[in-house]
Amino acid sequence: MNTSISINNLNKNYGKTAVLDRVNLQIAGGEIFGLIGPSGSGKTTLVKMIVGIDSPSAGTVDVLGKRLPNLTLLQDIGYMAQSDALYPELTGKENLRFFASLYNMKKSKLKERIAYAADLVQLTGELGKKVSAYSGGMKRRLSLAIALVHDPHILILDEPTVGIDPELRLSIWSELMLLKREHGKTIIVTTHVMDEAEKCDRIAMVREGGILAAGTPGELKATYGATDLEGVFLQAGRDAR
Ligand SMILES: Nc1ncnc2c1ncn2[C@@H]1O[C@H](COP(=O)(O)OP(=O)(O)OP(=O)(O)O)[C@@H](O)[C@H]1O
Repeated sequence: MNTSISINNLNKNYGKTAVLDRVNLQIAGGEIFGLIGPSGSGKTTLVKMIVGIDSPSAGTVDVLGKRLPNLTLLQDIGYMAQSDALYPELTGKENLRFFASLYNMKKSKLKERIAYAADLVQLTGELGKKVSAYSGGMKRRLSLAIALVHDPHILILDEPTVGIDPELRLSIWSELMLLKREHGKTIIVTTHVMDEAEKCDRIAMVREGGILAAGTPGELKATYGATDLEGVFLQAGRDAR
């Protein structure tokens, strides 16, 4: 496996509480990897460790062969957090331009990337509006555009389609597939939506800070004798008790 992300014996404690406990995970370059698990199981915490915005209590994270923390990796990672970090008094375009300007990009490339990212999330016609006038779904879409505006190798998306209507959700997923297929991007997605998990090449089930099971959707269904991922999820939870 051409490993893009390697997580070894990762622990994270907040005070005396262990939020992640001995997590081991290898994510290949060019795969869509899903993290699924109940609310509070540790998905966001894990994702923050991979982005490098929070540090482990123990264990290591290597991204593209570099041990975290490593500032040079910022250019290689696009991160969409669960809550939108946008400037409400700026327009959508000004937000995109601001975040894009944090990266090393020529002016012509920057313009092209902003147009591409806005089109991808179907916000081109709304870019002149202030973000304070955006709906919740529009803010999510702008956050997604910002995550990929600098053309990173790795996209880390924390519940990217929450608040987005089914049609646009489908079109975002087909674009994620295309980014993987034609541009070799590695994409990590957290989701509660089983039909999104089904679209991932591999998934890991996170529960109480640990990885309960990992594999392709097909492998997991076979292991747990389930016909769908909902069944896998329920069975894996019961087995863990
Ligand atoms: N900064 C923090 N300080 C203390 N506890 C925290 C902190 N961040 C997260 N936690 C705790 O860590 C646990 C895991 O939270 P996390 O946000 O990673 O879960 P999650 O699986 O992403 O949940 P959801 O699906 O609801 O987003 C929770 O019990 C949460 O309360």
